[in-house]
Amino acid sequence: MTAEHGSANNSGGGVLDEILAGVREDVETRQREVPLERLREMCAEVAPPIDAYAALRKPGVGVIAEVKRASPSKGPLAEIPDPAVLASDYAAGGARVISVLTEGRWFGGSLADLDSVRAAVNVPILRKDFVVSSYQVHEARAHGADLVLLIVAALEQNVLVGLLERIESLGMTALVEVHDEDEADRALEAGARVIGVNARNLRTLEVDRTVFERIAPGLPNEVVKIAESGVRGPHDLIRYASAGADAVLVGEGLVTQSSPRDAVAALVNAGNHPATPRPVR
Ligand SMILES: O=C(O)c1ccccc1NCC(=O)[C@H](O)[C@H](O)COP(=O)(O)O
Repeated sequence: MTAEHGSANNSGGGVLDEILAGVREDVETRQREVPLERLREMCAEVAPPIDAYAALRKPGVGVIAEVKRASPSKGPLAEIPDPAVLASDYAAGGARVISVLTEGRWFGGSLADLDSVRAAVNVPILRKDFVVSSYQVHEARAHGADLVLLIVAALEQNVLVGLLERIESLGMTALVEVHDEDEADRALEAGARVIGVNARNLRTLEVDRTVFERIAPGLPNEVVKIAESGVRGPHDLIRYASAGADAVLVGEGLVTQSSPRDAVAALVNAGNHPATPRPVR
């Protein structure tokens, strides 16, 4: 990794900027409906967060299974009438973490999905959204999340640092997403302990699985390394494992299967197979 980069960040246009504009509007609306003080009360009422860092450091390559109804790149993916049923299937199949997309305009998700999944499973839950304010971090905890996604490309460095600290101060774990070396440097400087390398370029939506192979070897051993996007079966998990992945995050490759439970189980088996490379510690 190089240490040189600008501290400020610009999301670079394209779909990401469109998504972020909608997210900001929606956050303003929710803030008027549910004040931060109410969220703080709700945070005190939910069960304490599960240690997701420890869960992701367990032996074998873990599977983070995503509740994903739709996406900017593919449009509608799956109906998912009851996210609790899908999440229970994922947990029964051995998913180590369940990711819930809560963004509504492009992904068809909601905080109600997070509530349903939290009520259904005991594994750690990731709030997967475009988090730009500490209000959303409190929302995540108030609705039972254990991890919160922070996308480096969407955040100025000082905001990234502040959000990461807020996530940890609430006892949750930040999954800090990067797509190139400069962003990986920023994630490390911000203090990320869990870094996701997204094969999907959020500006062009192009998926390039070699991005993980390029970036992961430069990350310290103690950092949990997650390969995000483009996993369509065990062969992709094994390829990411060879490049040092502790876990893979899978959406489309699960929600489009006739049995998401069997599809997760196949990935989990590959992740635990003795021939699958282990992350270096
Ligand atoms: O999925 C998209 O098209 C997308 C577009 C713009 C921003 C984010 C997007 N997806 C979020 C994700 O990172 C994925 O949901 C996640 O990594 C799973 O990817 P996949 O297994 O390829 O569905």
